[in-house]
Amino acid sequence: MALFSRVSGSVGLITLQNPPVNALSAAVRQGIVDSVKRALSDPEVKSVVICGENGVFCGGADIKEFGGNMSGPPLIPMIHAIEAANKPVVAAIEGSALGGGLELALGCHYRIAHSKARLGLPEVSLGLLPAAGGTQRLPRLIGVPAALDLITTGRHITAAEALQLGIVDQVTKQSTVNAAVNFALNVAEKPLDARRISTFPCPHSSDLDALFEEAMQKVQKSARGAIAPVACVQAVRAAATQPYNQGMEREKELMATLFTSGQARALQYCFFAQRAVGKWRMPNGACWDTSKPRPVHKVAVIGLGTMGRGILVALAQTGLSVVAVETQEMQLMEAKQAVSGMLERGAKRRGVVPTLHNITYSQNIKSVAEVDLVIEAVFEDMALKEKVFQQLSAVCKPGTFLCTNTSALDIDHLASQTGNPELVVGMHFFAPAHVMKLLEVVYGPRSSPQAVATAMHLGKKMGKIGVAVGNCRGFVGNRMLKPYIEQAFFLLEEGGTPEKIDQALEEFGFPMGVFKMSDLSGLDIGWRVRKGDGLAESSAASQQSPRIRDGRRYSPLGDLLCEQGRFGQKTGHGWYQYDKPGSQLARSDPWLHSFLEGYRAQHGLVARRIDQQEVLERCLYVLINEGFRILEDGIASGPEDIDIIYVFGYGWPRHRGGPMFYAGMVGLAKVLERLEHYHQAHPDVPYLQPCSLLRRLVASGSPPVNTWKEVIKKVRSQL
Ligand SMILES: CCCCCCCCCCCCC/C=C/C(=O)SCCNC(=O)CCNC(=O)[C@H](O)C(C)(C)COP(=O)(O)OP(=O)(O)OC[C@H]1O[C@@H](n2cnc3c(N)ncnc32)[C@H](O)[C@@H]1OP(=O)(O)O
Repeated sequence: MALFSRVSGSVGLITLQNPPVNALSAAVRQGIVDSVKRALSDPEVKSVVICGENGVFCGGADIKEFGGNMSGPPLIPMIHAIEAANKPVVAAIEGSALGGGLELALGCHYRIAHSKARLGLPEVSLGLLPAAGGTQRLPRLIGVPAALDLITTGRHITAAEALQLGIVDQVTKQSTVNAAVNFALNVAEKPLDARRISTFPCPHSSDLDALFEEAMQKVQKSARGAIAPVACVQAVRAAATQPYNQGMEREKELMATLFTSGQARALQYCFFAQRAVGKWRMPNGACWDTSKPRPVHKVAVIGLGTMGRGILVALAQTGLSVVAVETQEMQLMEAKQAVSGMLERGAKRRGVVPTLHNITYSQNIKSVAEVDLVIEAVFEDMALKEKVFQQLSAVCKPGTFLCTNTSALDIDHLASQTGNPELVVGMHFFAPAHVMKLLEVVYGPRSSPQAVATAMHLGKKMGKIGVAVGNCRGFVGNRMLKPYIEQAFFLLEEGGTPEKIDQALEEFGFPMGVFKMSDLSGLDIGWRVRKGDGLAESSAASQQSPRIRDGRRYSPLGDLLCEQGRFGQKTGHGWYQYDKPGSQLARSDPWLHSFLEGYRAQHGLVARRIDQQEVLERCLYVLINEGFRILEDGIASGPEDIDIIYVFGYGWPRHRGGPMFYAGMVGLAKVLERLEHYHQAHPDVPYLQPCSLLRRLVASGSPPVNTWKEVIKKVRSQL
């Protein structure tokens, strides 16, 4: 709702009240409409201030309403009525003015912002556009290029930038409402014609066609296949080329297409899923609101390879005091230099002072004795990690949390190396660790809820999206990746090429196909794991058929490439060729194609044409199938956890909502039917065998993804 009061004698104060972000729900819109009417009809009121309760102006339209029947007064006429008012209306912006919240403010005649406020039109990230006049008013106020930038990226800007762009009229460090009320008193009798943004001409640049062409290319490149950024460009173009009313018609038309699209549903699902994963729950019932994190003041990072350096940078940027331990002198010197450079560049970008002084470097593990939490980031080798954990257990003060940055190793086994296994959790960062948002927080059977809460809390402080998951080989992300990569290898054997398979995945929306990704991360990583598992023995040494392991189909293609020293980008050759080692531009490699032909001939395989649909179905449905197994096993507590892991850690296109949401969009029955089909064709590939949870969900009518948790609970209780 919205509360009306009269302050300072003649100012009508309208306060939006809808905690926590004063979203424009039907009740709030009704409250604003009623309050504006009251203010305009009250002769004592000479000017009006609109503000939000609890230090937040407005987080925009109520996203929860989008899925249901939209009732209450519509936003557009409400904003028009404010703009048309014959008394000045001032927006007092504290906290956030986002989406519909900023559009409401743009309908006001003046805008005063607190210096810490954030403003933006983030609708594009929800698969929408600012359809309450935002695409028409903002370009008229700040010009086409700046408006295009804000509307197509959805980025939040500071009050200082908003002032510089001309979005706000004044920035204050004091009480924003007091400043706005004083401002409203001053402008009470002033003419308003020049303050109604919808009447402004749109500032024209010299070559509009080139400007929009460039903007269109940019959004098509950065958001492969996403429709909202394209619609945003089209709507701003209407502002630049048409009168306001026609532009509003175009905005409405484009919004109608977006509003009911699958992409908007997927992106809005992601918005809520991202928040849901913060409300973690362990199988024993311990959860985020009953388990409080322990304060962490001092942290240590052990091992300053690539991952350790990234983790160190992310930690130092939080302002925490960090002890960085690297036993190899040379590596320590290099790391020191690299980390300082990363911190300096990051600070320059953000316009802050680099936090170099927070870090103490050491070659001695004993220097972690006084820290509250350790993140071990040594080489991915169990024997080495065991040793480090034994040492940590001996040198750390009692109660220190011991975290391991591992992408697959057994957390419980490492915990067993310590005197206090309840203090041990996994913190699986993604490379580069100071950039990538995802953090898998992995609890073993003995990890305490407090250890999980502390790791999740620290992750949040580091700017990460933490997802708490159970302990199993590869946890959630890498466990699902294994069958996906395996299918890609099989497709190569059957007639595919890295180029065609990657193209199908990239057109689906991944920034990189599976083979380009493998070249980037290094083929030797998987090779080492397969060797450790006894899979990648060279065929000469092995007694088994090169294409079968333990009765299951196996493709040795990756191993054969590694045997040739083809490790990907770093060696200049992998699934593609590169100009030189370390270069990034992948080019098709004739050697690889003749190698594949020779391999097929050697194993009596006849290449067939594999279409895009088969690539997607086999690679993605097998990954989804493993996702269902993960849910069934209780490794992830709900589909949201898996989807957020894939969107933020593995490049799954956000506008497709994550693998589990996508399965729901495709139709669970269809996914099941295709898995059955492929499993029949490849009975020696267990990953293709549909998981029983998927069967049960289909049998119970394929309920929507947000209700799966209930079905899963029942399935688990029956198992
Ligand atoms: C048939 C065709 C018809 C077509 C016609 C359609 C007509 C429709 C016309 C309508 C035109 C609409 C145009 C405007 C659209 C919009 O405004 S869309 C919304 C845009 N706003 C946003 O994207 C902002 C989203 N929120 C945030 O970014 C952050 O929440 C925040 C405001 C910056 C605050 O961050 P923080 O303090 O970290 O809190 P959070 O944890 O993120 O959020 C707290 C809780 O609040 C919930 N929430 C936040 N924003 C909204 C919202 N806009 N609506 C609903 N709920 C919101 C969030 O989910 C959290 O909830 P809990 O997890 O339950 O606590």
